[in-house]
Amino acid sequence: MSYGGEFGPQIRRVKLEKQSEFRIEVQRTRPLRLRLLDGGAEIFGYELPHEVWFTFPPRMIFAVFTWYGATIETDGITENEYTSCETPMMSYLRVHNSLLVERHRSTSSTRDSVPSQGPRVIIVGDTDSGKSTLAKMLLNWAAKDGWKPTYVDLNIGQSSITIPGTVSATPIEMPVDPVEGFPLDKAIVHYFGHTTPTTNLRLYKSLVEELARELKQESFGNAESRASGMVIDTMGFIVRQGYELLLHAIRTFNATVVIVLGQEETLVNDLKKDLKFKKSLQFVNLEKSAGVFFRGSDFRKTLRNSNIQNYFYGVTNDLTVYTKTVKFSDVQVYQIGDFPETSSSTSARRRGNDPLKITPVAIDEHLVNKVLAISYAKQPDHQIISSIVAGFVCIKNVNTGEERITYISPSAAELPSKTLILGTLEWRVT
Ligand SMILES: Nc1ncnc2c1ncn2[C@@H]1O[C@H](COP(=O)(O)OP(=O)(O)OP(=O)(O)O)[C@@H](O)[C@H]1O
Repeated sequence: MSYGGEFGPQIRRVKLEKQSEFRIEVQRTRPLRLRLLDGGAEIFGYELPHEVWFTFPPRMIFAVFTWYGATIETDGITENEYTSCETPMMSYLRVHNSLLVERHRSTSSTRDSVPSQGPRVIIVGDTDSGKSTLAKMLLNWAAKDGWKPTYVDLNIGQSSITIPGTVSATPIEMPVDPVEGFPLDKAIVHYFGHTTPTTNLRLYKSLVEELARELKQESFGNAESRASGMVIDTMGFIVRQGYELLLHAIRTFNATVVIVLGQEETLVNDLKKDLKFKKSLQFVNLEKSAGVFFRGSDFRKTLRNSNIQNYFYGVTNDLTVYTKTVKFSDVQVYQIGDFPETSSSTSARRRGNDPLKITPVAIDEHLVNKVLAISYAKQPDHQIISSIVAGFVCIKNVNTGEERITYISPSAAELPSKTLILGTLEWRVT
């Protein structure tokens, strides 16, 4: 483990009263170890096993919650920590229980031997209202009860499944490890390529529609996943175009429950008004936890960078990253729509204003540090938007003289496809 040697003899015991939580911000540069000694405790719905050390990487912010009391041990110095007995966990658990009822109902109400669909929950609210955290809890609790719900991540700014700028989904077959995060092996990932939807609203909506279509198709053949339903995480952009995108997501996924986090009266009223014809749609307004950490724009940028770093190097720095070289002729780079960074490239002049127009991009130095997605599209011109991506590479060097591109990849294998997608997402090794 690459964190070896960074721990001191700073082992402390923390006793937690029932229904309280220990909120921790890990130091900016050093990890923290933690384990459960006695009682029962969970991290965002993931039940901690006894006496097993977990190593939380720098900057991670989380809470250890106990329903009936627990003793935990920490090893390391935290940036910030405190215990609180005031949590909205009971109200969150009530929502979970009502979702369980719906899941059971959907398995018993079979039509032509096909179970009806389980609850499709969408969580909306301001930035830092705890949406992703609540999604994790609902998914972990469901998985613990034997269900296999699908997690849908529409938050391109602070993505949870994979790197920022993606619209993705993954089945949750077991509670999600609080350090490693969501598994990627079964994820369906589309690359938007930007961290704000306004860069290309049409494309963002198209990718959301694609994802919804794919999940619908998959769920036909999978009764378990169909009955378990889905939990959809959204962006904290809840006004103007952000609000329109929420309506779009609710309609596209045909959500059955909208959870509004925080005291968002205007948002609730507006959604109820605009969705009044969806008679079966339930609204649940939940309190935001005081433990949710406020993340300013600089911190968000840092988190985005470490999210990309985690993709290449692993959350605990345990992956090998491969530096590889290909000839210009071995790849074809495309972009979807237009965006400022590439407007000087030769291909940009031919593009016009169609936000879904797919254009080949000239390979030159402007690609250095760009994160490109590897698309499975067989015919890029037609399929790039509807195709999922295999993964990502980051361009490190473009040698125009020798016509060679050097990139890093988490895989030693050759690129699974020649088709790469460019957005505005960049990453520099820090
Ligand atoms: N009860 C808690 N105690 C400590 N930290 C918490 C708690 N709840 C959430 N957090 C932390 O607060 C941060 C923000 O929470 P979260 O990501 O769930 O918010 P969000 O509404 O999804 O954010 P955004 O939409 O802005 O991306 C995260 O780092 C999360 O781990």
